[in-house]
Amino acid sequence: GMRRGLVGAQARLAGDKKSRMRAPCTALGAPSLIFLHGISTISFQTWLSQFKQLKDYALPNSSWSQGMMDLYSKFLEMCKDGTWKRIPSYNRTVDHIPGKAGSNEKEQKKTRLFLRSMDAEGVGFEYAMFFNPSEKRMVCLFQPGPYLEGPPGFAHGGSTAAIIDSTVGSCALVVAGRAMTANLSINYRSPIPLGSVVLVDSKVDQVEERKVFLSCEVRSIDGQTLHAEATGKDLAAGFHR
Ligand SMILES: CCCCCCCC/C=C\CCCCCCCC(=O)SCCNC(=O)CCNC(=O)[C@H](O)C(C)(C)COP(=O)(O)OP(=O)(O)OC[C@H]1O[C@@H](n2cnc3c(N)ncnc32)[C@H](O)[C@@H]1OP(=O)(O)O
Repeated sequence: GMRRGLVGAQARLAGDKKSRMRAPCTALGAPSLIFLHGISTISFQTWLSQFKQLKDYALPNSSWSQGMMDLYSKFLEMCKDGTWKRIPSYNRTVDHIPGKAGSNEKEQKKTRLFLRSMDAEGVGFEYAMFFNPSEKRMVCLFQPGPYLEGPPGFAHGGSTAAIIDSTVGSCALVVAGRAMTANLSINYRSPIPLGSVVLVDSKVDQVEERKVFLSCEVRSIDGQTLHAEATGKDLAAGFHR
């Protein structure tokens, strides 16, 4: 576990300051490998605080309904043979970008991924994404909380747009490496009850040089209700960093 790993890291730090350090894999599911070069130039405290920030929010919490838990377990099961991959979710956007994870830049510390802006569990966006590489498909299990209200009892259209944008955007990101949403068109077909669980199902339809064309459907778990459908275009390498 984390405790034992940290003790080990501390011992290694004391013994051989120049050696590369392998970060422990926590129960929270932080990335299993973080290599820190020149460890002697940063304090152990700094390293520890960076590491602790990488909490994975795409893991079950007490606000998840039975329906959300069942669907999550089903996808986890489908991850076992490698068909699907679970996508971890952190509260800062940069932590999703390989090579930037755990960066401690001051201005970055003040920002948060929009969907992770609410601290209390269950009131905002509860979601977990899974990616299917062979189908170039990103699925998001989404449970909208009470603070996402639009019409009484139902999710705000902007919150639906946000979860669609993030799912489609993540799909394009994983497939193209870098991506920025250029265009997103949504048809709202049926209101999404707050507290219900829906499946946001997106896939890459076509790639033309820098342009990534995607489509997306938001459906109830039983598939019977189509809540929204969308098409979008992401531009690869339009992500200026
Ligand atoms: C690596 C692995 C990582 C794995 C991690 C997975 C987990 C990740 C989890 C969490 C991450 C967070 C995920 C959240 C995602 C959120 C997404 C967003 O919210 S994005 C913010 C909103 N979008 C903007 O703010 C864009 C603003 N617009 C722009 O910056 C530019 O317009 C941009 C970059 C989109 C395009 O600008 P140009 O200069 O690069 O390209 P030009 O020359 O204008 O156009 C190139 C071609 O594209 C067409 N095009 C451009 N814009 C278009 C549009 N809006 N609609 C249709 N076509 C368009 C043009 O007609 C042109 O086509 P012709 O080459 O002539 O055929």
